[in-house]
Amino acid sequence: YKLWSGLKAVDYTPGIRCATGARFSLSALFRTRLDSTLFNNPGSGYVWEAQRAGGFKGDIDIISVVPWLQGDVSVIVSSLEMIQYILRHSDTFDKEQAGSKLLGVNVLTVQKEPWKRHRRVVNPAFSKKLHDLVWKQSMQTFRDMVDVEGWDKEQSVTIPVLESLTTKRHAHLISIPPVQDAPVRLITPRWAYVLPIQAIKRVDMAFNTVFSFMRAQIALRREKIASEEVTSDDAQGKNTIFDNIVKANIDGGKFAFDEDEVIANTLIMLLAGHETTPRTVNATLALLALYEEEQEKVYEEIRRTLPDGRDPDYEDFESFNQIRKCVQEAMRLYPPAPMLFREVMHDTHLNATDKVTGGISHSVTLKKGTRVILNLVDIHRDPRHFPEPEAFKPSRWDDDFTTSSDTFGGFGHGLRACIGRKFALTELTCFMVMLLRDWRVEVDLAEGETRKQWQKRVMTDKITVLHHLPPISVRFTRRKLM
Ligand code: HEM
Repeated sequence: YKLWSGLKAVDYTPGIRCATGARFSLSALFRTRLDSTLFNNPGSGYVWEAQRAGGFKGDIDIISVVPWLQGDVSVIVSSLEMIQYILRHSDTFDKEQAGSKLLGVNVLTVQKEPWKRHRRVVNPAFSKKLHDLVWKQSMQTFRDMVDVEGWDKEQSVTIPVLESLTTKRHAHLISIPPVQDAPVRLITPRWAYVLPIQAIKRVDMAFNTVFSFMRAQIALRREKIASEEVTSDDAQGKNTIFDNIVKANIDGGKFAFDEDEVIANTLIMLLAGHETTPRTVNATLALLALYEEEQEKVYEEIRRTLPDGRDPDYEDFESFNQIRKCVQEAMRLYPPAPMLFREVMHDTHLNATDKVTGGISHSVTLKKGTRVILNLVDIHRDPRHFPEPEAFKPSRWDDDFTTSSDTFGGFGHGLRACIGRKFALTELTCFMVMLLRDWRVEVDLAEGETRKQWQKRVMTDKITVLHHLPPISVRFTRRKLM
């Protein structure tokens, strides 16, 4: 019956029939299988696997995933036209209801009307003052990194796992330890916390500790705001985001946050860029190491903007177009958030597009509750929009390198687009300028390995359930003083 009603819910759209749904929590544990039938499920690395296997089979840009045992029915959508339509119609395609399971209700996951309240509270914090601070803080963390790693005495440093460096750097910037436990928390049903399983108990304890810590921080902040005491962090604007959120708890009224909402929103601000920003740095640096001529263009831009070799200021941000084009192109090829998730709020029709022409093929009826997975990997490699899609070509953004460009989905689109886009770009730009001004990034080949093999090893193989690139090994070689 489950299979039959599932097929009906997606209008018998062809696709995968499997035991557990694409978004069923425990499915995330299973390895992605392209030949997924019966006992396998598409897993959360599916869009990458499918892309590497030459894209989704079939003539249209939508496939269905219908489980016969457990989990929800979903469709995976892979055309720009459909994705734009879905993101524009947020009343029909809203955020998934299950999205708040990890941290509680917050601006990233909340649905419908309450979202306006959350966004209204958080929005003002993302001001010029904050971005100026992000720039300064990024510069300081870069200097600390050089210090701690002892690079100032080196002519050349080899980094076997780039991610370990960039994640540490970002964690330092936003002042939290890496939260590796999030995936376990996400996939563990509440009832499982009573089981005598050490790993689950440890994760529960870690999260409870974080929540208690947050409650204490909120109480402290409330007192400081009430007594109008100004700390040196306040003077520098370091509490901008946190203050906005805590004030919404104190002020009461129509836009008030309760304590759980304060915690959830503060944590989401800490976590939203925690994986995505370092992954963007990694992909960009790996591609610049491979495409040396593109790296030289970046270096030329830095030299032009900072002819005397001075440190860059936030005011220089707009001058680093070449860097931002490279970042955008790296995010096109390796979107850190490769899938966006929506839920159908009431029965609706969606025009399925033809894979080759992009024209409307036919209308599909989707039932309320169907999950919709927006596949950014495929739309970012669609030759209709990106000729030679596999090539790293920052120049394709020459006329349109705003990350809100129509064809670029890396930061989402429409009302629910990323609130931290400028924050992330500020941090990324500052880090890249500081690094590439003084150092050339090169591929670090294993013995007997060619550049092509390196590219295959670190940029395409072993892309796993968490959408990581495999360990990227690079070398930084000091440039001559400018
Ligand atoms: C390179 C880094 C980043 C990438 C690739 C990224 C990507 C995205 C994407 C794709 C969305 C839209 C999700 C959807 O439509 O379902 C989003 C939303 C969001 N992002 Fe980011 N993000 C990044 C950095 C950040 C940072 C640094 C912050 C906070 C400081 C942040 C906070 C948020 C929030 C709060 C939302 C939800 C906005 C809403 O629904 O109103 N992001 N992000």
